[in-house]
Amino acid sequence: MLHLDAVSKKFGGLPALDRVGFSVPRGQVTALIGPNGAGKSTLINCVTGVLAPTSGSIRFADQQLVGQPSHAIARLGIARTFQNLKLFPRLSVLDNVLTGLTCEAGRSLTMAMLRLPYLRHRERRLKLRALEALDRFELADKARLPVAVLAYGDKKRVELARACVSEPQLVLLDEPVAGLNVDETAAVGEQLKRLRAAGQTLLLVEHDMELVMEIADQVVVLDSGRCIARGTPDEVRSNPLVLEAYLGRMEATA
Ligand SMILES: Nc1ncnc2c1ncn2[C@@H]1O[C@H](COP(=O)(O)OP(=O)(O)OP(=O)(O)O)[C@@H](O)[C@H]1O
Repeated sequence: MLHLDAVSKKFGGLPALDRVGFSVPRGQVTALIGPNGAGKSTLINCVTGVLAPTSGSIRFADQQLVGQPSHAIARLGIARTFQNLKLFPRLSVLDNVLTGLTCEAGRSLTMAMLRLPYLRHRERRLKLRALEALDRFELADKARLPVAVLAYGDKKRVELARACVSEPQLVLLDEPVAGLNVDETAAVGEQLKRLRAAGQTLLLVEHDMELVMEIADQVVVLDSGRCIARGTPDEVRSNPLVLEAYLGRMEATA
């Protein structure tokens, strides 16, 4: 579904990604792991058009993504969540999730303010879809609350609901359980398992190895911008290069 070929990104001459290549198969969970600074966020930003790769190719459903702006890439059916939440704190949970449908709404939300009957009908349909998404992510009872008053774990689930509301073909998750306590991690983990069971294609960046090993079909390991291993969770777990990348980093910071 998503194919990366020799993707490189340099910042001021220093390589953050160095000829990275792998594929994300449809209907599977691909986890992208690696020590801090390995290049995971840079890669997600290259896929979503936030950053332009220095060289290489990123194809999605036969379309070249390199050179396309973020909004065009989103319209192709790629949604994402952010490592540091990007929600609108003063807006309600429902309105935040509705922003995940702006591609489809086009100008209709503005036009709906003019109260044209068929546009009002369309606005109601979009709201219904947002409410359904909130229900799936067990947030329906919080629909009217401003996001600012929610616990951090609930905010993370609002981001998930917003990313999934448009039923995208591919969802990129940037550290969905970072900063969560054990119960919140379990709740988000449960949601991710449900998405997987429903056949949602996911590219998951995550440091929580227990979660990664539990839900990933394929694990891709980056270290210093290079792809050092790829395989099933079991294959990657016992790969000496991966152990060295993680242990080396732990020794260096000890
Ligand atoms: N905008 C930028 N300008 C300069 N260097 C950057 C920029 N963004 C990232 N880098 C550098 O690129 C490298 C990869 O960073 P990146 O944030 O992609 O790693 P990461 O694997 O996501 O790390 P973490 O797990 O800590 O989030 C790092 O050396 C980082 O300092």
